[in-house]
Amino acid sequence: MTHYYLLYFVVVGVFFVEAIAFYAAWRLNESEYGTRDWAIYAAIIATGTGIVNVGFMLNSHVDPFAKQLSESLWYLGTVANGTAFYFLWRGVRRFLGEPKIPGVTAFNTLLVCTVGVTAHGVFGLPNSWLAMLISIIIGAFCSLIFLTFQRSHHLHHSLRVIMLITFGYMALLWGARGIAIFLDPTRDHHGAVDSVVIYMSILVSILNACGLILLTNERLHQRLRTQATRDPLTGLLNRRAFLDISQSLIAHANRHQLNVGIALLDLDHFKRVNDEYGHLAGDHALKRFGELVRQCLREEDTICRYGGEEFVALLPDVTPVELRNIMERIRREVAQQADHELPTTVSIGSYLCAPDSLRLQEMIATADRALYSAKRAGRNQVATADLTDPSPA
Ligand SMILES: Nc1nc2c(ncn2[C@@H]2O[C@H](COP(=O)(O)OP(=O)(O)OP(=O)(O)O)[C@@H](O)[C@H]2O)c(=O)[nH]1
Repeated sequence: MTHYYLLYFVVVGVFFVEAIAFYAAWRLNESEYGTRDWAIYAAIIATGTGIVNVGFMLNSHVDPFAKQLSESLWYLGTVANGTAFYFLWRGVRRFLGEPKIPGVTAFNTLLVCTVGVTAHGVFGLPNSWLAMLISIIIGAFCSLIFLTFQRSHHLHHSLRVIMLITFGYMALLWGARGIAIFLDPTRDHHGAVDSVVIYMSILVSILNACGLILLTNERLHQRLRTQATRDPLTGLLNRRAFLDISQSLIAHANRHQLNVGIALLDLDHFKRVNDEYGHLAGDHALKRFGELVRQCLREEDTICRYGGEEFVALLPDVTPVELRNIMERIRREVAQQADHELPTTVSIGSYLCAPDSLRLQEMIATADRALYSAKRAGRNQVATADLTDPSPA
């Protein structure tokens, strides 16, 4: 029996380490991705299992008070462990960004607690029955989490496999434990089956913790990548990412002898927009403009917020007419929205560059001169520097 207590304390230790790891992951992340719920889950399981174990230890005492206390601790720890799975489930849903269903999750928690209370308290059922019911409920929870991960195809393949193995395994393990207790004529829930379940649970918990920590790590990397390459206001590429992407795009165009169009787009009198409508409305207009440009460009084109109210677009393999039409369309669409979400117009300087003469900084400088002409000519227009005239101003 002694090894049994030891096993339980190993479980307690594993879950405490897991709780600390998730707590640290949560503190590192202001937006939590479910890690706070996972930390609560692991902490409750560690505490619940510790309480259950103390209950077991007191059970061998002959003193009736110790026996009664043992029963109560056992019951308390078991219900705590059942409830912990609600937090695990909530963490998974948050991580996957799925809508919360408070009705269903509240019902699940209620179910775990109610089964525990009624089984033990009202009907005076023996602990073996409570162990059986809780095992089946935990098995069902794990099946639910297994199915949730199975449906989420956007996860990295190897991480998804870890989560599927973990929760599929847990579902089988706990389900099998419930059935084993049910089928055992002596209803011995401390027998060999239970030892196997605990051993396996320790292994699976470690795998589970690794999987969840890897998942959090993946999300953090994703966020860092986004922060490093995107403009936070418009979600478009930032200047640095644009310069990186453009270099390889231009090298590709040179190799395949393709023209590349470039356009600088600058919102007109944007200072006035801020002064008249406020900075927030100005921000909103920049966002709206970014969306509108994205919609007008082709899939293969690249657009970035170059700075302030200035944007730059790169259009590989485009003809002079196409470049002109796309830019005219953007100008027209902005002008049509002038009284609504975009209380301004846009001036555009574009330039179509032939292969072999492609140098990004020169292209930007030429488009910038074209933009200057558009501003000087009264704004709300597209000025084009063509192949033969790289210096229109
Ligand atoms: N709301 C908001 N305003 C910004 C942002 N970045 C730059 N601006 C504003 O954009 C304005 C740019 O003003 P200017 O460079 O004088 O140009 P303009 O008023 O657009 O005039 P023209 O370009 O000559 O038509 C400044 O008032 C900046 O404060 C931003 O992120 N949000």
